[in-house]
Amino acid sequence: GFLQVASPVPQGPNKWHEQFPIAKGQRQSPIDIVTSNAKVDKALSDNPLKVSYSNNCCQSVTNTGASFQVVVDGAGTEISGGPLDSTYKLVQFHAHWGPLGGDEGSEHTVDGVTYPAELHLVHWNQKYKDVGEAVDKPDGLAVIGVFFSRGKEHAGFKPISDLFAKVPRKADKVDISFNYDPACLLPARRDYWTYLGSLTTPPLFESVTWIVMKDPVEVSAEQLAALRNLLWETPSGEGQMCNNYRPPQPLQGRLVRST
Ligand SMILES: NS(=O)(=O)c1ccc2c(c1)[C@H]1CCC[C@H]1[C@@H](c1ccccc1Cl)N2
Ligand SMILES: [Zn+2]
Repeated sequence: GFLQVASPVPQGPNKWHEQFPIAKGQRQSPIDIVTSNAKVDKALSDNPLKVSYSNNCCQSVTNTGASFQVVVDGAGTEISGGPLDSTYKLVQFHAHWGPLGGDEGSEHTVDGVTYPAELHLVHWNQKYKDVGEAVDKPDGLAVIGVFFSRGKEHAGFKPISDLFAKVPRKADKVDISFNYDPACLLPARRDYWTYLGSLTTPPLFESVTWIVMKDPVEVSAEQLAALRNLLWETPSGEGQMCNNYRPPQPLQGRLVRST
């Protein structure tokens, strides 16, 4: 057969299906949220999404080679209600973004509109023994997506965005020595869209209940630029980490519900 050349640089999203056939699955993420097709579901407001994070849960910031990742000690950081049938615990948060100064970079889009970045707060279902067991189960994960728009500085994001310069390379890690409550990254208005989807990077497991907040939070141009203090491998060597987002995938007839 053909010589299989091991590609040193990960293949882009349009090649993932070669190694991960589920990339062409029935509940892939992200999606374009067509607001006029979203169905208001009273049940979501009757049982409001409950977010209770503790303010000393964040342990460290790591450069994963694909994003920054704030690792969280899940103790006491739980969400429940809304579309969720059980309690889910926060395990980490990270983001996806575009090129410097551009307006693309979010993974979900709203009526075709992109945002410069999108934050993902990842939670796992407490019915499983750990995130490793939950990661490939249909109800295993719940990810809250928060759009970042360019505007005034986000005081709550600053302690995190200031750390990116300390973790320029893959596997670099810095401890978070201060108290930090990730709930400060959520918009004031808690309205959201929700649908059943997947991880947006390989292994693309179809295990995520997505909760995408309707309102973006504003961060400054400097805070968006700080994301590029993170470096990664490119075909021409080490470069600024950017465009680490998957484009929207086919809805495959799924229903998007709305508060
Ligand atoms: N952009 S996202 O939020 O949809 C997303 C995409 C990929 C992965 C994650 C989150 C996290 C969340 C749980 C598993 C973990 C990771 C993974 C998967 C399998 C095995 C180990 C690990 Cl670390 N992969
Ligand atoms: Zn993500």
